[in-house]
Amino acid sequence: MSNQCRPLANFNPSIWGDRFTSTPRDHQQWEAYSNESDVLKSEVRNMLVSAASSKMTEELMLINTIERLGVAYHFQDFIEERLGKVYGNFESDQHQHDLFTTSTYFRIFRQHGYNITSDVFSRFKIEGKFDEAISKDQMGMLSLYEAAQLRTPGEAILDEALAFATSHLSAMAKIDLESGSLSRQIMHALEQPLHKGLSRIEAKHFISFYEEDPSRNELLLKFAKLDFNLVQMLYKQELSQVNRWWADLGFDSKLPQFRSRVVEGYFWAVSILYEPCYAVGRIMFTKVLCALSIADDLYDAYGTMDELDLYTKAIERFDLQSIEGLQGHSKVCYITCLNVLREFDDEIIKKGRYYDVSYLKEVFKANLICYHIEAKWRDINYVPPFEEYFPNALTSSGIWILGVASILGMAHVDTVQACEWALTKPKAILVAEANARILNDIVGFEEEHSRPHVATSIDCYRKEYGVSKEEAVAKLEEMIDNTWKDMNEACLRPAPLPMHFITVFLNFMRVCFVTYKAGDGYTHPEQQLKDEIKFMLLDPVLI
Ligand SMILES: CC(C)=CCC/C(C)=C/CC/C(C)=C/COP(=O)(O)OP(=O)(O)O
Repeated sequence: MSNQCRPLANFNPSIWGDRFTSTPRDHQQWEAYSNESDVLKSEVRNMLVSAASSKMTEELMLINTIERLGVAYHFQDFIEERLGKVYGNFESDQHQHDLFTTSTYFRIFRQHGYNITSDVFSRFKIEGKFDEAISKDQMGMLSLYEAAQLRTPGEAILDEALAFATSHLSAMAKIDLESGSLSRQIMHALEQPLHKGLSRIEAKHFISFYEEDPSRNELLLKFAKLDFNLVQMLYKQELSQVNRWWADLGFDSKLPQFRSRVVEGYFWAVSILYEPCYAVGRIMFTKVLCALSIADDLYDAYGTMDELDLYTKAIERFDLQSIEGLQGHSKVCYITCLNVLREFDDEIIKKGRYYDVSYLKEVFKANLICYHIEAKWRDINYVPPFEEYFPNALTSSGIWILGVASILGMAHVDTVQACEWALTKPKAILVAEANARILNDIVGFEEEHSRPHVATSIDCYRKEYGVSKEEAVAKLEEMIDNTWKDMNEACLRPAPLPMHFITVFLNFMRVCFVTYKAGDGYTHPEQQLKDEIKFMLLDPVLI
């Protein structure tokens, strides 16, 4: 391609119109929900406190329900402390429990980083295989399926458990014509395992299942519903704030060829940092994602090679003077990047912290240098071997920069330690990058081949190993499975830093699963992602 040629893509405009632009808060409803929720919250706390002196099964089942209803973040320290205390007892008690209880305990402890042994499932096996008799226990099978999602490398018993539970649940889903809550739960889980789902979305689904559970606790249910709606009101406010920011920048008219995906970006922000306390973090995360997205489009789908060479030089310096050398769209993109970083810095200063945004600058540069390398490969039609392509494609996945933006946005006291950790690209980050990159390359394959675009993992894998497209995809899908196992391992104690930072990268894998499960949801939200976005951000729970 000549240095003057534009590799134009044809992106659809945003599908949201002004749906999220002005969402005035209904103050009366907010007040009423908040007051009732405060009262219920203290009652739920009392329930947790009294469960601490009851049987361990009762206590863990209550913790499980509270977590699945999406309200555990209110009682996080208490729950952590209790799990730490009861963990030791489970190992000695395990032989008394049925499949449902064993699997639920296993999942809860693993979710909290306890390396509970998968040998707890051995007693459900006969002559080396899972006992067919347990397949009649629908709740047990569902619980086993969800537990096995937390498998780590080398846990053959969990690979087997997952295959066993998946095949029996799929068979149940086919023959069970009843539309009861359990059947719905099974169908949902087959499509969307809990561990790979987004906490807000899965909480809302669980609220609807729990509502039909005859043993439900009405108080807990009401608290969860009120809390979901209150948090959603907060999200709507934040989203209208970032939408206004985007509209004020005038991008839809200044850069009409670029993707306008603020709502999708904010959906990612909630997926990574959902707790209400991270409002500023979510807003800044969305702005960083938008700045990255327009940079991606500049390199991939708009800029000529001459423009990209200049742009990359400017990014390497990241200073005001470099604006002068840029023209047109490059200039708009560059100014946006500088402004977003400056605004992020201002937010950090407002919080009185002593660090700055330089960590983010460093990874932003690294990311854009990788975009530049990809553009150069595309320009000369170079398909690198997989081993050359992949390290560059890991960084260009954007997970590193968005991860550092999340860490800065959380604004914890140990942010500097977390940023230093992130800059070394530890395993949790590499694994999340690999997951995102491979998924994105698989779902984007057809579209990216319809225009000049850098080669994808599939092309590079085929080139290096001389295999068919189908064989390459099968291998890459196996690599995706392995990233889940590796991430599960990275989330086990002892962790190199507080777990909430590592969870950020697990959450990236979850949002990639949801965004890419039916195609490229970021580029084409109209196909399926829009329903998930509406479910999470637009439609409240009926009270
Ligand atoms: C790549 C990836 C896993 C992105 C997820 C993170 C994310 C939503 C980043 C914001 C913008 C972006 C680079 C989207 C992917 O575009 P694209 O589909 O055109 O990706 P590509 O240009 O890197 O192929």
